[in-house]
Amino acid sequence: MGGTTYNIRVPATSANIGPGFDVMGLSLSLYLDVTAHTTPTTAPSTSSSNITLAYTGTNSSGLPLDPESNLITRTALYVLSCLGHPRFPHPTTVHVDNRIPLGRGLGSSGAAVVAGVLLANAVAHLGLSQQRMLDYCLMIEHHPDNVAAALVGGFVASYLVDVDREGAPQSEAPVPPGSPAQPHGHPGVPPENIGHFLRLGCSPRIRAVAIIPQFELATAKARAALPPSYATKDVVFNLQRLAVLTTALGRETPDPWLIYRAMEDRVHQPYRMHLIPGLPEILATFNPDNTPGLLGICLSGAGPTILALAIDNFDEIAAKIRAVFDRQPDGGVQTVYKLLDIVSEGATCIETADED
Ligand SMILES: Nc1ncnc2c1ncn2[C@@H]1O[C@H](COP(=O)(O)OP(=O)(O)O)[C@@H](O)[C@H]1O
Ligand SMILES: N[C@@H](CCOP(=O)(O)O)C(=O)O
Repeated sequence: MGGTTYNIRVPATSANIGPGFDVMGLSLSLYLDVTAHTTPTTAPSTSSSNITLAYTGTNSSGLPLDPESNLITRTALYVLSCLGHPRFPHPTTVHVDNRIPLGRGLGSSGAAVVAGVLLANAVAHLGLSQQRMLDYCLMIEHHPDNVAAALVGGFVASYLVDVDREGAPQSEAPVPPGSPAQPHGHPGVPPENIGHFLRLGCSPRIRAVAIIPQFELATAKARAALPPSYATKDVVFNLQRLAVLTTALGRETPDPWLIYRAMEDRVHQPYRMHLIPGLPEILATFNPDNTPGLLGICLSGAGPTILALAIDNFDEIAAKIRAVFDRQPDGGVQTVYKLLDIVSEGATCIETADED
């Protein structure tokens, strides 16, 4: 019998989109690709997890290749062990080609977690539903916005069930990616249906201008900057905008000022300003009147990437934002510009049997 190849592709995501902290996510045309190959053999295994791991792509050199430490394979081993498989099929080779920059607010860790769950599902033929896969993702990446958008694609709203009443993971106590594995390597079998999502409309005219500073900001650090509670007026401010945003992006002809105002936020961006030089000026300066084509502007995920949604003049918008980073003190902040599409397809896994 021959071997099998599994091609897993997971999109980058931009979470929050202004007022939707831990709620909204957009999936983007930048990808994490994981190719796994299994070959049935009777030869004895030489490693505890039966897997060899290799990387190419963005910032890949610093990532752990030990399967118990690497976020993709650690997640896969967690899912496998919950379902009675202590290790990967022997032998499994995994090649990761990652194009999502790490620690930039483009959902690299969410994509890695989703890839790990799909990997386990594929190699052990677990037959998990998308809903069940989301449960596993949420036990590792405790906020649902990135993983829901990466899993299902498009413009996605999501929520976690009530933590205290239903035993779901603590959304306010995320386990930082790369943190030591829990006893026996996993946080326990997830309760069922702990995360729920809805795909929303997004006009095909909208594209994403991503300005990516060349420094990393760990999501855990950016979450630690948030206050423990909020004033009622700030919560109402965000709720009003979020309700409008859910529909405004889906209109065939987007209304720039409606969207621009609906992308304002008082829950996370104000508390993260000091971590991203240039962010206050960027948010205060550009609007649909002085920057034609612009619909709205926000911090992507926990940052430091800036996400501008636009329908025209993409390069000009990018140049204006980059110029603000360029003139920051101490030589400016180096940035990379990517013009991305909002992709409607989420994570995929294609299985191919080797030819004999
Ligand atoms: N493809 C990957 N393979 C292994 N680990 C990854 C991968 N992508 C992300 N990670 C882990 O996630 C960390 C970044 O997560 P995080 O701080 O949440 O930033 P991001 O905004 O990019 O999700 C990396 O430093 C690394 O530990
Ligand atoms: N809602 C989260 C989203 C984090 O996204 P990431 O892409 O920065 O991992 C937050 O804002 O903390």
